[in-house]
Amino acid sequence: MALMVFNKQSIAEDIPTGFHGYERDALFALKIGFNNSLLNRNWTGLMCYMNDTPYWQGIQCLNGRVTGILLENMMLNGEIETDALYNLTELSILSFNNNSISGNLMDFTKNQKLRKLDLSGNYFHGDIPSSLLSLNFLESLQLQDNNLTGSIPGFNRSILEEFNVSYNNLSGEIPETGVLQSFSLSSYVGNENLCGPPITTFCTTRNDLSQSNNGSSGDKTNNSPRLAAVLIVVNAIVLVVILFLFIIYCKKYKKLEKEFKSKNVLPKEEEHDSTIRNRIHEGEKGKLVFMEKNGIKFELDDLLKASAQGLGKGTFGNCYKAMLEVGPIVVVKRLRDLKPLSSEEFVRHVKAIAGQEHPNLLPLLAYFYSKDEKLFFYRFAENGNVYNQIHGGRGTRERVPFRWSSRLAVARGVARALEHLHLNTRSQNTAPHGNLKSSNVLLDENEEILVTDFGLSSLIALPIAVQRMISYKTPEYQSHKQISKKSDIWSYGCLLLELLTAQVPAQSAPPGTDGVDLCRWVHRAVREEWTAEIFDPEIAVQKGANQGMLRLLQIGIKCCDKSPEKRPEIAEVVAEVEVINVPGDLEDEEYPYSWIDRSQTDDSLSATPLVVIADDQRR
Ligand SMILES: Nc1ncnc2c1ncn2[C@@H]1O[C@H](COP(=O)(O)OP(=O)(O)OP(=O)(O)O)[C@@H](O)[C@H]1O
Repeated sequence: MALMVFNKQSIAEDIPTGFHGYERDALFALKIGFNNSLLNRNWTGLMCYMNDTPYWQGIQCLNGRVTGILLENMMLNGEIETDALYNLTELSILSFNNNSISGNLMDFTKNQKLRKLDLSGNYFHGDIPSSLLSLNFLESLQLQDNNLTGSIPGFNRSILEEFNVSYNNLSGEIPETGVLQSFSLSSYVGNENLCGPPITTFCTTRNDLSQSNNGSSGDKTNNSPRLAAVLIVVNAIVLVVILFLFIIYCKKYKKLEKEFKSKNVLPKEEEHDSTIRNRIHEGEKGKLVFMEKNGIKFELDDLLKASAQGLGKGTFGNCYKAMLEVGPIVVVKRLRDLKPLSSEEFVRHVKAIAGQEHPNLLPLLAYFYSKDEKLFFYRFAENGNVYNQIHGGRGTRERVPFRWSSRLAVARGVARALEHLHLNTRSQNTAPHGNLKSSNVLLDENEEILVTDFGLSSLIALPIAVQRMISYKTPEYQSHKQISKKSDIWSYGCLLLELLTAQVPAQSAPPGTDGVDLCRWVHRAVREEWTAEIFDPEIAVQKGANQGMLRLLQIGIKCCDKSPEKRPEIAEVVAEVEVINVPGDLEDEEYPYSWIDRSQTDDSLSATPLVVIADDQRR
């Protein structure tokens, strides 16, 4: 096969057999489109060679061919050409989950081996391509949280086990194929104009049609002149209504156009332009309120002009990093799916959140309130979140080990922050944080621990909170719909287990990622006495850390006890975490290897941890 691009600097003089240059060209084209600093640095040299472990971030290979592309949570921007995947004919897994990619979806005609496709949490628009219908092996299709339009194609292969198109702008009737009907409501919610089972919105046109057809066939002989007259009158009324609506629409459109012009707001099609102005709905004049104590101020207009970079779609809305021309970098969090609160109620809740002040809580700098848009503003945490520190770049040369001392600092900082929240929340029937997970624990430029997103459950509509927030995933909520401070303790326990094992807990796994029931897994490990095997090799090799790791594990296990009454109070947790020491010489101990490919060592473990570990034990 033809070798189209050949980088002489990075590849040996003779072209290795099994090297497919046209596949590398396809990845290079993606790299150029994304212009992402990590990929620019990392996607060089040989990508897949025979069965060697690939060095390219997020690329999986088999027999020298590209079989997987997993680029998740990387803030990737830009559009992808529709024919971008034509040359990747061995591709079996593709995930761009949780980035900011826009444009139409790709053509998958040539990717006949595709089994898992996850493009959720982006800004893709246009139709769901019919090329997906030709994929005989497609098991999982995740397209939720995009801006897709048009109807759902008639997927009918029973091999399709996972399917999600929720939170798009899809319309029309859900095709009545067995497989599409077998998915639950949650696969389709958030598409206003979608209708028919399994969702509860009726497809009125279809029903009406069938009713009128039934009527006309039943009375055909006796009532046809009367029916014809009725139909003429109905048609006339419908026409008048349509005309009336059209006039209203034209008037409204003119008004909006005028508003847009007067405010110099770009029209919606320009959404790819990355300024805050184009990322938010500036429909109506709103109120920008600063929290005085933080001493940071900027004008709304400066903020709207600031360039915006998507940080990701979270439970409550999108997050953007806004670079103001003058002043600090701020993070703008768009809130969506809120409770129907009056402006006074909203402000009261926001003040309660802003009133929580602690060195380990990320302070709310300001908020914006208008009818259509509610925004929160925070300081940008330079060193990102703990989720990325634990899991980011595993299996690549870019991976910077997340050392024991840093993990212990996270455990301490979060415990202190939770203690503050718990002491300052009177109600017994709420979880003061409510959504504690590693992506909500941030590290600033000095590696200080900052917990964010606390208290938002007071603003979010209950059905959404139940679906997405961690405090609703506890055993007691699943069985008795019970929420309390102990819900936070359970989440904290899961966070500790994630820090120790580097496994993603199922309840906080980003969409499209498989998580593990960590509490159950760790309990079993202890019961069956293979505890030592569960620690992340990255810290397990830091020998002086073992005692501290075991103590933290015990605290984690107590915190995620099934029964909330048996979990400790936060003050007890703080006291226990505080006494764990980091031996002085630990930091200087030589790290035996610079990167560990966990996907090679225990990938299967994360998929079915109980079985794999139990099997290991038997050997
Ligand atoms: N102030 C901040 N500084 C740096 N990164 C941030 C900041 N706030 C949020 N992020 C990061 O931006 C991304 C999106 O955040 P967001 O809070 O919207 O979603 P999330 O944390 O993944 O989920 P959730 O909405 O459930 O909290 C996450 O990776 C988060 O860690």
